[in-house]
Amino acid sequence: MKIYEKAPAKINLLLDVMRKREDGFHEVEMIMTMVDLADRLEMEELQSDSIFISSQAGYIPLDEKNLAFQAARLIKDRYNVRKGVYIHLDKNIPVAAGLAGGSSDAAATLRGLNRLWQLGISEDELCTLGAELGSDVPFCVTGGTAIARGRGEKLERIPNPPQCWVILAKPPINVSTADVYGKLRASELKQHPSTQDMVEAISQGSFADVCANLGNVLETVTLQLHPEVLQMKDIMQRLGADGVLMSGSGPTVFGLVSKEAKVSRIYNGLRGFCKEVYVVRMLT
Ligand SMILES: C[C@](O)(CO)[C@H](O)COP(=O)(O)OP(=O)(O)OC[C@H]1O[C@@H](n2ccc(N)nc2=O)[C@H](O)[C@@H]1O
Ligand SMILES: Nc1ncnc2c1ncn2[C@@H]1O[C@H](COP(=O)(O)OP(=O)(O)OP(=O)(O)O)[C@@H](O)[C@H]1O
Repeated sequence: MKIYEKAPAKINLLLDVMRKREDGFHEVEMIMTMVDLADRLEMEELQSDSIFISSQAGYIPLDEKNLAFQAARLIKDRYNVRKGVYIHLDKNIPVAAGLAGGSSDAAATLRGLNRLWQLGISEDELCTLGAELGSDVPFCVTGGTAIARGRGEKLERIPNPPQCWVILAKPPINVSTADVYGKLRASELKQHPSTQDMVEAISQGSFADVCANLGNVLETVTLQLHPEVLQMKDIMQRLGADGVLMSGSGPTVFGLVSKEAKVSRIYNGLRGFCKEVYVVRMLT
């Protein structure tokens, strides 16, 4: 039997960091939403007690380092499943981009195996399992739009933002999330984005106020480390995007655009500077 799952990419409309915790992670407050750029997973049960991963993308690990592998092993161990699984990953989300591609694959694997093996695991329990795999995985399990607190595992669902075009531009660099958090001095941050104002803007359906309240404190680190990201933000702004921000720890920069007529001009302008440019929509 085959099971199919989509693994959408996420963007952070707001990312604030309060402090470094004793466990080495950071206390965060983020607003995340999904876009319609997704990996596609195909899962097939194996009679043997093994996990096999394949992908057309040559640049991700296919062994126990793969987050989909880790998700399969976790659910098998925790629910005593002796059967095995073959997972094919059709990768569309750029890797180490700030779009939670690996995290979303892990979340899709948890959802898919719950269905394949009819385990009857609740969404809350899937999120709890996901938190053992990574801080973005719980949000990727539920999708939608949410405020994420704690390490990123405490979720509060909120309405979706007003529909718009999202242009993603990934400069040709890989950014390590651990490296960016490691260089952040949360106590020295001079500015914090306002979660309350962003939630208000989303609840009111005000596209202009959503753009005005975009903010990501990890930019203070990544833009210093990788000037290409700052340059990509400048280009996106100069080409006329209504709102521009770096997603996650970067390097992907996203632009929010309300009018379709502007989209192709911005896309074509960005293509002159960047190979990996995607025009997508918010997932509602
Ligand atoms: C940057 C974001 O992607 C924004 O959505 C997330 O905050 C990070 O999510 P993630 O990549 O799933 O993070 P994890 O894989 O759990 O952690 C990677 C590394 O990032 C750092 N990390 C992550 C989350 C967090 N709240 N504080 C941290 O300091 C830790 O050094 C950790 O070892
Ligand atoms: N299924 C997977 N897809 C992509 N990367 C994976 C996968 N499994 C493991 N990885 C590894 O995880 C790292 C990046 O994962 P991912 O693509 O989620 O980063 P990201 O998009 O920056 O995530 P975040 O938004 O959380 O920073 C890379 O080192 C990659 O080799």
